[in-house]
Amino acid sequence: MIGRLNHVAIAVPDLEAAAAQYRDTLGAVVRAPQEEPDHGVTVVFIELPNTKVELLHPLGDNSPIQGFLDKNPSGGIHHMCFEVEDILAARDTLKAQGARVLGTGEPKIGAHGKPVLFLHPKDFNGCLIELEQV
Ligand SMILES: C[C@@H](C(=O)O)C(=O)SCCNC(=O)CCNC(=O)[C@H](O)C(C)(C)COP(=O)(O)OP(=O)(O)OC[C@H]1O[C@@H](n2cnc3c(N)ncnc32)[C@H](O)[C@@H]1OP(=O)(O)O
Ligand SMILES: [Co+2]
Repeated sequence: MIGRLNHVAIAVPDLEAAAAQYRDTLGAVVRAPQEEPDHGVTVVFIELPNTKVELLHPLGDNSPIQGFLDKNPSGGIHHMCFEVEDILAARDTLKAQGARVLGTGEPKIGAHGKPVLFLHPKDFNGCLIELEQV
């Protein structure tokens, strides 16, 4: 069901500093910050040859990553995003196997303009999983 690794997301306390570190210290291609109010985050994508890193910082008062940053004040790996061909079929298969789909259960449009869903980290070995339909 899952295909390519679309991105690994890292929650960071200082988005500018983290972006500068990837650009200047690690020599990566770093995109401009993108506000995603529907997701409560600002993101910066780091383009690697085989995948992406998504730097995440809370946006607004009810960010879903605020609790994670409170527990991990210096930042940490927040989720992995796998590509799927049919997100509704993937969701229904996963739900039938007992996995918890977060939010309303309906896909939202993600940072790449494509439908995304999140699966509860406690159902996947402590790793929050994002699915993106490509
Ligand atoms: C723009 C888009 C895109 O790429 O297109 C994005 O990525 S948006 C990326 C941001 N959006 C999302 O993350 C949406 C889905 N996420 C959520 O709904 C939330 O973040 C939850 C995953 C439900 C966690 O929420 P919250 O931290 O408020 O809940 P909580 O404190 O009750 O946490 C329940 C337990 O899960 C753990 N926990 C929380 N976040 C975690 C994470 N990222 N990875 C692994 N474990 C995590 C907590 O430590 C706690 O464990 P213990 O009980 O053992 O202490
Ligand atoms: Co993501």
